[in-house]
Amino acid sequence: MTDKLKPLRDQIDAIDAQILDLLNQRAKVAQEVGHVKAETRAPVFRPEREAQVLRGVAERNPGPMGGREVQTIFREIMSACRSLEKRVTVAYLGPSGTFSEQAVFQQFGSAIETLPCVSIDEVFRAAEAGTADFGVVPVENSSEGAINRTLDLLLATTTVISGEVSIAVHHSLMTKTGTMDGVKIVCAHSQALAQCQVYLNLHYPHVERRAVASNGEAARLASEDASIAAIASEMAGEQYRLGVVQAHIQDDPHNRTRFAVIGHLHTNPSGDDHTSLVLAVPNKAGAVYNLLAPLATHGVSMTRFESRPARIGTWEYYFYVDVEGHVQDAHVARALEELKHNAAFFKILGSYPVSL
Ligand SMILES: C=C(O[C@@H]1C=C(C(=O)O)C=C[C@H]1O)C(=O)O
Repeated sequence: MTDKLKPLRDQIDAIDAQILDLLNQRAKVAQEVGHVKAETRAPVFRPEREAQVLRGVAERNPGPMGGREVQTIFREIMSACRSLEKRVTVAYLGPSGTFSEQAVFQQFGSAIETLPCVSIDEVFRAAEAGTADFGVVPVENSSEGAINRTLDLLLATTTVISGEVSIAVHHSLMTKTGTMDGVKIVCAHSQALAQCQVYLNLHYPHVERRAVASNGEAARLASEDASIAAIASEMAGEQYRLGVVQAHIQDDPHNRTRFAVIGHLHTNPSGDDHTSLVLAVPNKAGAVYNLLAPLATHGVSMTRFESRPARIGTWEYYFYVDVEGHVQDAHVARALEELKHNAAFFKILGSYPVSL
């Protein structure tokens, strides 16, 4: 046994030495990139370039390593290289252990500084004021729809969207003891309670449901009180040493949440991008149809259409529209120029690489 393993492990050691050498060669080049950027005051984090690197390695990957795994490794390599230029600070809806934190690491890797915030408002404030270089905020969930507070703040603040992240959201029911004995209250963020309502109605119809600021906060509360159960990610459960009563209790097994990376960075085209807009039209027949006509004329596909009341006391709405392509793509630019003329309100929230 050992005789057979020895030469294989020797091979791995030799390969690791080469990998280590190559990683440091890459890091030195990244440092040089950092110096060039510092001279020109160019931004350190370049989401379009990172998206291209990740798409490239997955495309070229000969296997047997899986494409996703290769991307995860390169995400961390780039994060480590980027941190030699500058460690970016990213604000998110904390505490740690939330899905927002998972989204942060999926976008930036782990060589960053994190700034957990108590509310979505605070994430926007940190990103707007520059306390953080970027913020990560939830935009929509595949079962529950839009996160309204985020939509309102995207409209109201000067931040732009520089990237998007989509993550699978699996909720677990967890307690201090790992059982539901003596549990009187189930705590979670209101979105998580909504995403697990069929399960809760079926199994725990008489247990009180209490909405708290985040699932991470629910996990913290459960860790201090055996009469409280939390719905949260298993990551949060591990952090607060909770026992799993039941894993994957979300009603939709394919439940996903999409997050926006916000800040002041206008991302360049990556070759596969989305553009987010907010629009409004005068309240008259055919106005929405006319508003969107230029998209069809110029062959721009719409990937999302969401409305929010304008909250000015009349039946008027803001429309949140995502389209395929980048504002610098000629056909998108032409479509948006025409669309702007039909709109009573027009704001480009940003163009950014499509999430992996
Ligand atoms: C090295 C660069 O800086 C950062 C690090 C990258 C990398 O390690 O590949 C890519 C983009 C930037 O976020 C660069 O801009 O090329």
